[in-house]
Amino acid sequence: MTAVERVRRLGVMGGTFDPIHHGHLVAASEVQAYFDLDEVIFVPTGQPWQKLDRDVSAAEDRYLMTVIATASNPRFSVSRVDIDRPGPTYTIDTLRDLSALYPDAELFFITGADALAQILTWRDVDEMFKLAQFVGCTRPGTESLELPLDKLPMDRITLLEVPALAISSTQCRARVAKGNPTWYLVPDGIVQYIAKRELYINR
Ligand SMILES: Nc1ncnc2c1ncn2[C@@H]1O[C@H](COP(=O)(O)OP(=O)(O)OP(=O)(O)O)[C@@H](O)[C@H]1O
Ligand SMILES: O=C(O)c1ccc[n+]([C@@H]2O[C@H](COP(=O)([O-])O)[C@@H](O)[C@H]2O)c1
Repeated sequence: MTAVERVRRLGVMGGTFDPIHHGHLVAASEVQAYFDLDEVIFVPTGQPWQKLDRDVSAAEDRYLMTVIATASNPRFSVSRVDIDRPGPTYTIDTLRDLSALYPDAELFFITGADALAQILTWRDVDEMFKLAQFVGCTRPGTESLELPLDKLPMDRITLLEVPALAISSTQCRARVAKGNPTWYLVPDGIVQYIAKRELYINR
């Protein structure tokens, strides 16, 4: 490595992305700019074990929507590591896989504040914080969320205020089911993909 080269910095944006929406994309873009990340890798979940009570769309549909939504941004890419791994999806496995693929990179795992507030329920939390820094983005409705600050390694966590977009995948699915538009909540290609694949009609 020459003197001017620096360690590659990779953002990792995990999510069920059912569907991906502009809240996800703005959060990833803000974290990319704030930490000057070389790339943000979107990682759609395979089987999100904390959402097993829900009817989650097929992984390939969620993967393709993530590809469509991120294709125009040269700093965004999509990984299949979680959807190709059998069994429930744990972030510790995501981070182990990406660390093996990019051994010299510094990883920044991007979450919404709601997900961060639940992080102590995730598998192997201590090792997770060794493999990546965590970035918790504000999200409308999460202002009063209390993080278990005394139990979290705050030197490995950054809380970042991002432009507030009150969008959720739940709301997008409900709008499609009711026949309401999702234009401008999700990228145009996602509106079209949902219609083409007839997703969320009975949700
Ligand atoms: N509007 C938003 N602003 C900031 N972060 C968000 C927003 N929506 C989702 N996130 C974050 O993106 C990650 C992936 O979210 P996920 O795919 O579960 O979307 P969601 O909108 O929360 O879905 P659902 O409504 O189905 O639970 C999570 O860390 C979540 O906190
Ligand atoms: O590792 C865990 O135990 C764990 C538990 C819940 C959520 N996660 C991860 O958090 C990210 C957002 O999840 P979700 O379900 O809100 O879309 C996604 O990458 C999940 O794999 C991870």
